[in-house]
Amino acid sequence: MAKQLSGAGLRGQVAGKTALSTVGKSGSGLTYRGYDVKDLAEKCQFEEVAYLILKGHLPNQAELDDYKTKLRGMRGLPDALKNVLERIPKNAHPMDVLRTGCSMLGNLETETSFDQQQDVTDRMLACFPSIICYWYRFSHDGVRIDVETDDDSIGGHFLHMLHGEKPRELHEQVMHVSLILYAEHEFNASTFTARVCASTLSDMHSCVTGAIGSLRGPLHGGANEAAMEMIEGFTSADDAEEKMMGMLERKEKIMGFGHAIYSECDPRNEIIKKWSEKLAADVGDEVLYPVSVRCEEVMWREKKLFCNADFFHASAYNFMGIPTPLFTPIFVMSRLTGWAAHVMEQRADNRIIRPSAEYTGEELRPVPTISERK
Ligand SMILES: CC(=O)SCCNC(=O)CCNC(=O)[C@H](O)C(C)(C)COP(=O)(O)OP(=O)(O)OC[C@H]1O[C@@H](n2cnc3c(N)ncnc32)[C@H](O)[C@@H]1OP(=O)(O)O
Ligand SMILES: O=C([O-])CC(=O)C(=O)O
Repeated sequence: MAKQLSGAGLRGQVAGKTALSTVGKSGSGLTYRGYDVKDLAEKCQFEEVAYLILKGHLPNQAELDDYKTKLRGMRGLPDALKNVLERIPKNAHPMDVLRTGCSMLGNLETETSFDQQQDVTDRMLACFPSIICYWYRFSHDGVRIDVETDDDSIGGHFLHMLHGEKPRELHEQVMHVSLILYAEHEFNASTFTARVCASTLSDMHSCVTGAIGSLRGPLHGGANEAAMEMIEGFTSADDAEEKMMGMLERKEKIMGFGHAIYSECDPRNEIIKKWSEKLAADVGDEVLYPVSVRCEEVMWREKKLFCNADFFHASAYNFMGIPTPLFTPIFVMSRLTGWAAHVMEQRADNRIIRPSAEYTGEELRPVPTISERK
């Protein structure tokens, strides 16, 4: 059954063209440049998918090796950026830190011509994990970490800096899958933000900074953190069921469920759910995974609402020892590819995005002098 796509929130309205992805079309459910996300998550590393999204084709081995070498060489942070990060308080939200970090990078390494769009994007892809971890480890552990590691992948680089040791193969593999699943999703709110900004012919850092702000909210990327906060409050599957029934009765929104476009399932869910189950077995979890499964059952039984990409990401990240406030920044590390590719697509065939509003205010009236006003 197709979802009714009409009403507020521009739902169902075509706001532009894209060749980057299809969401919710019959069949696979989600494709990037024509490839099924399930196949990409099974057969590729994240860097291959980033290359696909940004440069238009899957890289051959030589292209992939060159791309990884390029990204590895761009992980360092300028001192002026480190200084800014060191001034941000420990209790700041890491999404706000990343927003500031991206904006500061735009001051230091400004995109002065659209010819630089691929290079400034690759630079952000390489150094966003450095920005997050440099601030996190400085503000929480008081250490100035070396961000120029020789890790093979972006996910491995992130986990290495966060935990201070090389990640296990299983964890690096899960990061590849997670970053692939989060990479691109057509005209979602944060991508549309980036495209609106791009349509004014603004620079890449401004587009991405705005997109980070849109992704932060709990109705979008912030849902993975909100889902974690909810499930860690449940002591068992039965406890989860009882408390969720109460939340539904009070008509509370349950984060990590539902979707603006998909009607019956989010194809990313079954993939990340399997990895969460594997990680649960790996750490000997007997609470969080069964709790998550029960939440899924209750929501489907009671409301026909299904888990979106965010829900099982919560337990999966938790099993890898990632602190909850860093969940949405990981989403940024990945979605940056989709945002930037959409900015490039917008620039290639641009008209300023400027919709109309239906006016619901006062009729035309005279301005009273100040003494006439009550
Ligand atoms: C990676 C991502 O960004 S995926 C999305 C992440 N966001 C979340 O998980 C937040 C929770 N989910 C939601 O708020 C919504 O489902 C959204 C924002 C994702 C989509 O919003 P919409 O397209 O407006 O939802 P939709 O039209 O399907 O809602 C239908 C009804 O189901 C309800 N509903 C939808 N999702 C939920 C939910 N998670 N919990 C409880 N009720 C819900 C709505 O309140 C609405 O009821 P109403 O008509 O009585 O108001
Ligand atoms: O498409 C959307 O509205 C939200 C989403 O799932 C995403 O951005 O990955």
